[in-house]
Amino acid sequence: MTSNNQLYGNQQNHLLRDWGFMDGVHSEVDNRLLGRVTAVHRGHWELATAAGSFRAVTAGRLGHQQAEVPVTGDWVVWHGMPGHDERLVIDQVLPRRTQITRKAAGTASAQVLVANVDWVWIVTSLNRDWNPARLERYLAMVWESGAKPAVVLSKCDLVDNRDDWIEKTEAVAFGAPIYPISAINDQGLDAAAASLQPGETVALLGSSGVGKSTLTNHLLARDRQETSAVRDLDQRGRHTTTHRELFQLPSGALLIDTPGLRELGLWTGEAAVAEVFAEVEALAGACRFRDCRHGNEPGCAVRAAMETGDLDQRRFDNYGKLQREVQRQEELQTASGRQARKQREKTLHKHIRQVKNR
Ligand SMILES: Nc1nc2c(ncn2[C@@H]2O[C@H](COP(=O)(O)OP(=O)(O)OP(=O)(O)O)[C@@H](O)[C@H]2O)c(=O)[nH]1
Ligand SMILES: [Zn+2]
Repeated sequence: MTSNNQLYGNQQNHLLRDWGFMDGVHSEVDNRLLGRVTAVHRGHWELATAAGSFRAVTAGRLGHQQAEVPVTGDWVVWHGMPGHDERLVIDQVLPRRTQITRKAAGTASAQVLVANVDWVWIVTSLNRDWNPARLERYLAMVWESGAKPAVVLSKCDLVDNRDDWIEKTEAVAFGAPIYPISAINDQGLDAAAASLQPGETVALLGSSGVGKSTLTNHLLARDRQETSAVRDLDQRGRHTTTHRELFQLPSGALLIDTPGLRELGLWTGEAAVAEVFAEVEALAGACRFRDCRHGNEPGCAVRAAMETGDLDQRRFDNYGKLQREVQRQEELQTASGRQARKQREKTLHKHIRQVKNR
């Protein structure tokens, strides 16, 4: 016999599944008290629950700890009376499967942009926005998040040599799927959309103006996110996406549009940087000395590859740059890290003294 409670539970599971809920993942929490953050506004959150979508605020103590502030895509536990209370109250943010973190602009703290996404589509338009170093930076950020990266080459209608751009992108982002698209010619949109499974969440990341909201509109097949051609223009006459919002796509996948990012400081992720530059890592493994700095050491495979042109000098330089950046961040974040830095500086100074005394 099926009890009313069970029926109720099944129906709720179904509604939450439309927002990406996966059975077994949050089984310890009563589904009736579970919700997903679909948008973050100043001072309140938009929450999708099994009873519908409602505004919510956070319980007082939540707001004080940066790490616990709900972001778009978060699964949360809430209380309140949907439809009766003006706002529900978010009590707890559930552990995140994935989270995209950057070093917050102008500060020394981390900012979580979105949570629980399966894919990140790094959107770059052809051809002015395309920048290999920036792509590498995005890729490191995504690998570090736990989500999988793909590259969307937007505005393909603006170039005639589309295949050249794909090839150039492949050389920087190997391993990541590449989707060339044009919203104007309606090219590549179906292929990109078809790559997502129902229940999967994708977040769009990229600079302002690359066409994220336009892509969102096309995938939604309705004008939810306004684009610059339409209205909601800022003083400079441009549209700006001002918050991160989670949408249900007709296919059953979920999509988060985000505002253009200007600053893209890495927070953590030495392993992620290594992942992005796998070929440099592999070469470094073939150097004669294990601790080769790829400077003047004999038997340096990295330098040899640059001399033959097999390895791009630009790529090697950016690899070093990103590696130093995350090392610095990770060291700053731990007390033992501070000691490690001191130790390295000491060794460096010793080295300098030795060189001087030669
Ligand atoms: N030629 C061409 N233009 C496009 C295409 N997609 C978008 N655009 C134009 O690019 C401009 C910016 O598009 P948006 O979708 O607002 O860009 P966005 O990435 O959402 O920008 P932010 O919200 O500021 O982050 C608009 O004028 C669009 O009409 C495309 O496929 N081809
Ligand atoms: Zn070397």
